[in-house]
Amino acid sequence: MSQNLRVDFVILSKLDKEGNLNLLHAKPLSVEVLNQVPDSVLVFSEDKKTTLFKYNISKDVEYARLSSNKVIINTNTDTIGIQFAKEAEKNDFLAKLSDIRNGKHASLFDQRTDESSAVQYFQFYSLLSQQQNMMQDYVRTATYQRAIFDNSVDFEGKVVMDVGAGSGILSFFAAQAGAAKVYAVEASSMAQHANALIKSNGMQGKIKVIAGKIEDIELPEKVDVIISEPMGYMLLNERMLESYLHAKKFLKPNGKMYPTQADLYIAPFTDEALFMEQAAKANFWTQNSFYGVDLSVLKPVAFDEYFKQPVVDTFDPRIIISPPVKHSIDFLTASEHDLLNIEIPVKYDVQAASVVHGLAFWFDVAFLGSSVQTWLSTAPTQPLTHWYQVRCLFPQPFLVTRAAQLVGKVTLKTNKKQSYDVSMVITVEGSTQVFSNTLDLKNPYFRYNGQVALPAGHFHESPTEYYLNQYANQNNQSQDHNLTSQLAETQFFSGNDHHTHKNGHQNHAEKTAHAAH
Ligand SMILES: C[S@@+](CC[C@H](N)C(=O)[O-])C[C@H]1O[C@@H](n2cnc3c(N)ncnc32)[C@H](O)[C@@H]1O
Repeated sequence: MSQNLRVDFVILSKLDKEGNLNLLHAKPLSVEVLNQVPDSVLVFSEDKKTTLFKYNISKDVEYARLSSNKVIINTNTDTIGIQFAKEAEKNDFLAKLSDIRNGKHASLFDQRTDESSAVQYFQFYSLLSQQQNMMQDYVRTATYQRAIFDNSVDFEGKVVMDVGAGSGILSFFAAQAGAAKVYAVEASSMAQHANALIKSNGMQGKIKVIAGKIEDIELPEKVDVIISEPMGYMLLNERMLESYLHAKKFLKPNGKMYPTQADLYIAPFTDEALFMEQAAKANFWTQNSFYGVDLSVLKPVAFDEYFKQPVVDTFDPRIIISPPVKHSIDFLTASEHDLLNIEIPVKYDVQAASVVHGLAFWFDVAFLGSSVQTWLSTAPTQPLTHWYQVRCLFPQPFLVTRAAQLVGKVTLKTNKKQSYDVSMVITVEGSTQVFSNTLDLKNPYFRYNGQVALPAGHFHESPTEYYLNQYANQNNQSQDHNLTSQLAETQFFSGNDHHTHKNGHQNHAEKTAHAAH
């Protein structure tokens, strides 16, 4: 059993004759903790509100580098001792202690992340197979390369930083575009593989790998451009956008960010089949004689559990019943703080009578270069990417008439699992009923099976097409009835100038990192 040993505050530390470091603390340790060796030592500030640092003693945590150390707990004297296997480890620990005395706190990343989440997250990204999955997303990788190459003027002779470099692929693009120097910052042990690639490609003079978290590392100079691919499911999952924004502390004034902006789109959808599928799973718990056991007391819990899961897959755009609301994040001006609790007011004019089953989410990012603006889109009308789209169901679907107005709010609140709690609240104008749900983005349901489900029911007139026709008329645009091309042309779903790569998605494997931890 994992157990944290809480050291309320350190009042003194000293090395004893055997070389143990003793932390003397003010309060006796509780007996239940003392009976076992802890996995970590938490040191709190004197007001006990902040964790100053957490020291890992887990055998499996590679980067804790404490695998062979022994913790000695002495109940009589209320002390714990940590015996270090290596001199370097002892010095590392002492350095951290001295940081505490000098008032330095745990890094921003560590403060906002549960350690178990971080360990799993970086282990995931240390696998070549996962880097490959992203690299093989042709829409993603080719759009990044094009955005960089088409704006080589922003890279030629410049100092660039790649935040979360992974295999280093974006660093190579920057170097290919003429960058003078690229700092490839990577926190997982993929950093060593990136280094091998850089050396074997003769790029060691240009690209320098810096192993560590962007929140913890130092750079020898400021940079002209920051490049990164920090987007997770629903744009925000993984909370890596915060690390991307954090990196701006290394950016020169008027420096460039690639990508420069993100647009999150949110639209109501109808999909009876999806709703029924989730409800049917929960219905397992309605049985009153499952091998003679009545399960039904757990039905409401099961229902809640299934409907808390955002659904990751793709869908026919005709299930969207109203134009999406857009929430933009300008990476040049936004701060990490802006992403902690995002409140998005929503308002929709329903295009045709339908049952609303939930809200669908997708995003675009823009590379606003000096020469060309390039967009990478994950809209349902665009070639599929490994981000798919994400849908959040209401446990209680509701009927709306044509021209009804939906109003409400979507709130995205960070949690320490490198993810978000997604809450949605909607009312139909003129009624008092409130439809709501809160979902756990950390635990999505991967539903994608290689096919695009057609909308259930029979549309005599596509609600979306109806809207588009109106829109096209207004804008004097083509009356092409090909919905997909019309959506793209009218920019109903996305920003501007989309990539034009066709059918580039080669690997639909799940981006499980973002769900798995
Ligand atoms: C989505 S992958 C992108 C990898 C690569 N840039 C690419 O485009 O193929 C994100 C990478 O960022 C790394 N990463 C995430 N948070 C980080 C942080 N705070 N500091 C440094 N690296 C981080 C992950 O380990 C992972 O390799």
